[in-house]
Amino acid sequence: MIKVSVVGAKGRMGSHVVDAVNGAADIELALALDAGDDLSGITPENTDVVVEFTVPSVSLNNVLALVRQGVDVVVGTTGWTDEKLDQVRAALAEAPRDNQSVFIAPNFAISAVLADYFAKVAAPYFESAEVIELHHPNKVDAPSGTAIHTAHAIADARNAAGLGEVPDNTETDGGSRGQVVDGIHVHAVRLRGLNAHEEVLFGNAGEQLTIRADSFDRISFMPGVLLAVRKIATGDYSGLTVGLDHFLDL
Ligand SMILES: NC(=O)C1=CN([C@@H]2O[C@H](COP(=O)(O)OP(=O)(O)OC[C@H]3O[C@@H](n4cnc5c(N)ncnc54)[C@H](O)[C@@H]3O)[C@@H](O)[C@H]2O)C=CC1
Ligand SMILES: O=C(O)C1=N[C@H](C(=O)O)C[C@H](O)C1
Repeated sequence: MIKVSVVGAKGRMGSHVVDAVNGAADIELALALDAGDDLSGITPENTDVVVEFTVPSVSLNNVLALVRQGVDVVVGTTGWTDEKLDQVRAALAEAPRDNQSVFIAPNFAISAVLADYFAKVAAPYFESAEVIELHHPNKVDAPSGTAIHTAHAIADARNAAGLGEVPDNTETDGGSRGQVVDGIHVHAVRLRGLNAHEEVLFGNAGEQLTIRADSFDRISFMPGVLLAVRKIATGDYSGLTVGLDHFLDL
């Protein structure tokens, strides 16, 4: 049995993770903690893998503390920057156990991971590319972690193919052109009734390709979370790994 503790267990995602863990035959719930609880009770004796879904402002400190406590961590919380990832790598280099792991996924839904992958494949073939993410209005961060990840992936693929900047003759912009992430314009919509959605638009003269992923329910993230828990529990992924695509043979 894989022993899993959930941090952020009372949240929208954390509560689904608790249910998913309770429903998995090979995984058992150790601790379910939320804001105000003491994370120091999570130890290698009671926990193999921690699943962390909290808020961007606290996630880094939680992950650093858990690494120091000797446990592996699967993280779904957004807000990761290169600087924060470097801090995680540094903590792992000093970790108390050999081969400790942290796994971070901007998105655990198969539709979103594949949309990201297809966008990377398409990116070198189009002059224009923009990302639109659409979410429920309770989301605290914009743009979404997934949209930032997609924009970086598109930019990397464009750079590798020798493409220049996307064409854009805008002279006045009060914010309507979105946030520019690595040269790619990213737009965020917040609308009651939505859950988590992303559209990647590609354009050439006379043609357009749209790649769209829709997550209508948070249960869509659970197979990816459990896959990550099982993979990390093997001990084969020491260090920091970012992105569920690493586990999907893409
Ligand atoms: N990677 C993925 O596939 C997905 C990622 N997310 C991300 O997961 C994060 C959480 O999203 P939601 O569950 O919708 O948010 P939420 O606000 O419903 O839940 C966050 C939970 O964290 C708790 N929390 C706050 N500070 C804490 C602390 N210091 N220690 C422990 N718990 C603490 C809160 O009390 C709350 O219960 C967000 O960053 C969101 O963007 C959301 C959906 C899918
Ligand atoms: O807050 C959410 O809901 C989601 N957050 C993640 C993100 O910011 O990309 C993943 C998914 O889009 C749902």
